[in-house]
Amino acid sequence: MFNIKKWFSSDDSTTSEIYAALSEFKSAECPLGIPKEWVTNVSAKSDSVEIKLTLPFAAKSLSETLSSFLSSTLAKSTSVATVVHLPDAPKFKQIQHIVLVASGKGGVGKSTTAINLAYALKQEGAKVGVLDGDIYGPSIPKLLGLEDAKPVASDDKTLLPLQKHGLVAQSIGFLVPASEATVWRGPMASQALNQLLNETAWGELDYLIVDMPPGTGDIQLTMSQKVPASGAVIVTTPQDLALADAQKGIAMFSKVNMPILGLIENMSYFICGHCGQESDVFGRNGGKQLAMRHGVPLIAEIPLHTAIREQGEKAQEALAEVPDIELNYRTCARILASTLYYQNLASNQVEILITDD
Ligand SMILES: Nc1ncnc2c1ncn2[C@@H]1O[C@H](COP(=O)(O)OP(=O)(O)OP(=O)(O)O)[C@@H](O)[C@H]1O
Repeated sequence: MFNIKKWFSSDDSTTSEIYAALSEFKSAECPLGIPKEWVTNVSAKSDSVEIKLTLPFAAKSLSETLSSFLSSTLAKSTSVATVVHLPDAPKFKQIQHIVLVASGKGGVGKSTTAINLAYALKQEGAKVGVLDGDIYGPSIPKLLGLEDAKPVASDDKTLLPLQKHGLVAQSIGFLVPASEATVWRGPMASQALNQLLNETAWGELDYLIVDMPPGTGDIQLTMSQKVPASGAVIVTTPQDLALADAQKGIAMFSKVNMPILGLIENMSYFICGHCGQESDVFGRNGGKQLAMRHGVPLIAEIPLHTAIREQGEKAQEALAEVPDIELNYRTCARILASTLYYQNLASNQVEILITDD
C-alpha cells in the first residue's frame, strides 16, 4: 500500500527547505533574500530540483548564482530559471522607471556609461529605452550607429523611437543638425527634452535611461525637474576635479529632491589591452570616499579600457572580447534595478503610527 500521506509530508518539507534556502540567499541585488512570492514553480525530485522565479527587477543572470548556491545548500543539483516582470504601475505613460544619467563635468564617460547600462539592463531581461537629453552634444546616435537615421511619425503628434540592438532610442541628434541645437538657450533646450520625452511613442518600457547634459547649472536643474524620474545616477572619474563636480551634482539633485541611486566611477583604473595589467593612473578610491561622505552607494568602478572606447566607436552592443567589463556593467545594472525596486517598495509601504491620543 502506498503511503500517500508520507509522500505529501516529505514534499512539504522539501519545499519548505527550498524556500528557507531561497530566503537565506543574500547578495547586493537581493539584500533581503528571495521571498516566496517570487517563486512561480518548484519541481523537486529525489536527486534534483527545478525552480522558476519571476523577478520584480532586471536581474535575469541571478539564475546562475542562485543555481550554484542552492545546489550546495540543498546538496542536490538545482537549476533556477528566471523571468523578469516589474510588478508596479508605470510611473509615466507605459514606462516603469525613468533614470537620469548625469555628470558634474563633460568627458567623464557619461554617455558611454548610459548606453552600456541600457544594454546591460536589456541583457538582464528588461525592456529598455534611451533618451538622449544631451541636447547640446547628443552622442546616442553615434553610440548606436544611427547617425543618418530619422525617426518616423506615428501620427500628427508622435514620433516612433528608433530601434537598435533591442533598445528603443530618441535623440535631438535624429531631428536637428548638431550646429543648430548648440546655439539654443536654456528654456529651448529643456523644452526640447520635454518634447522628446512626451512626444515619442515609447511603448511599454521597464526602464528609460536619460543621458543628461553634463554639468550642474540652471539648464540641468530645470531639466531634472521636468522629467518624472525615479532617480539619478552620477558618473564621475577618480580625479579630484571630477569628484568636486560630482559633489555639485549630488547637491543639485538633493536640492530638487531627486533620489540619487548611486555613483559610478568610470575610468577607475587602467587595464592594459595587451598584458591585462591594472594601474591607478588617476589615483584610487576617490569615488568610494565621495560616496561614503554623502551616504550614496558606489554602484560600479568601470576600468579605462580600449575595448570600451572601440565598442562606442563601432556602435557594438557587446563587449565580447572583455567579458569582465561586460560583467561589471551587468552587475551595475542589476544593482540599479534592485535599488529602484526596493525604493519603490519602501515608498509604497504604509506607515502606521500609534499615538496616545
Ligand atoms: N571606461 C572607458 N574606457 C575607455 N574609454 C572610455 C571609457 N569611458 C568613456 N570612454 C571614452 O571617452 C570619451 C568620452 O566619453 P563620453 O562621450 O561617453 O563622455 P561624456 O561624459 O558623455 O562626454 P560629454 O560630456 O561630452 O557628453 C569617448 O571617446 C569614450 O569612448
